[in-house]
Amino acid sequence: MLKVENVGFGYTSKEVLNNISFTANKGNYIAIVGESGCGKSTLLEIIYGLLHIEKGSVYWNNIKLRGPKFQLIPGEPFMKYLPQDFDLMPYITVEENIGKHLSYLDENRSRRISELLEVVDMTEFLKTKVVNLSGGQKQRVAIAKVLAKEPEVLLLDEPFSHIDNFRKNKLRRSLFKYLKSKNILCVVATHDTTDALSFADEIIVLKNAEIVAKGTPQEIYNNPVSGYVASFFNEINEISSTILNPNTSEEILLRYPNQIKIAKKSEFKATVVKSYFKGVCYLIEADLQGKSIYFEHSKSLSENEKVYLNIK
Ligand SMILES: Nc1ncnc2c1ncn2[C@@H]1O[C@H](COP(=O)(O)OP(=O)(O)OP(=O)(O)O)[C@@H](O)[C@H]1O
Repeated sequence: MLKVENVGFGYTSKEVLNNISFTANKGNYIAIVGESGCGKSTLLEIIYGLLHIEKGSVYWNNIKLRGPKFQLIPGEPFMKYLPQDFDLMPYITVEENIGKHLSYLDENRSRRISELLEVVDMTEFLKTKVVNLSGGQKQRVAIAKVLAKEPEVLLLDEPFSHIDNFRKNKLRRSLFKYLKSKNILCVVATHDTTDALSFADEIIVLKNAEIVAKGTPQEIYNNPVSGYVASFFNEINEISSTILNPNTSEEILLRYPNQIKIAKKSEFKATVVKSYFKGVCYLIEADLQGKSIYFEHSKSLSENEKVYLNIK
């Protein structure tokens, strides 16, 4: 089990992470999400042992990890970390980049390289020099590389950021299936909703150096603790409860666009501002009592059209 306990860190006197605690079991996939600059990469680097921490501790199977000051080569040997810049050698082939992490005496060496290239769908590039690959292809090789010497813990920083949408879903399914089959614990820093919602066992949301939400994708999505958390998944409406009932004390209600429907008649008359095509539906932006409100509808609506909304 990985245990991160009360970790605090700052590059300068300003804290980038404060009192971060969570645990994760073997085979789990933890998605770390949050706005840019909230400390996701820093947290991965601390877990891997690249950054020294004065506050808090990281444990693996109840053994405290000692951090970079006590390691000849920073980074725990049973972990692998894939940073955003891939860390590949450009002038050697894909095969050599992955093979560098496998023993030349290993009789399964070639088979292992082929297996990994299949996971990331890069089989045909075995003999290609990395310098001649596109950004997305390099990223796929980098994923294969960190899996070469099978880690117990895999730390991935935006692993699909350069991968095109045509391939991303297939690659994600293939990689996460592979990690589960090998019982590898994976912690992923991501901006991608699908990475977190559809694949993670647990989502951790960071804001202003702290964990502001932690739970299964269903828990976090269905009961977001704030507009910030909900806005990771979708457009979110923050509606004052006094609009629904003027006699209540004000609290902010969070409603996803699919929770607001057009009604035949209601006390909420809105004016359509714009319709955005989303594939399965349209996202409609409308004006309700001087504020923007977003809801989903099966058809496009014209600008200035009046609609009644059911937002209860
Ligand atoms: N080496 C460094 N020295 C000083 N400050 C740093 C350093 N690396 C990161 N920071 C700062 O620490 C904060 C957290 O950075 P970090 O890279 O962990 O954020 P992030 O959530 O991963 O961002 P992104 O989503 O944009 O990758 C940012 O304010 C960043 O400017």
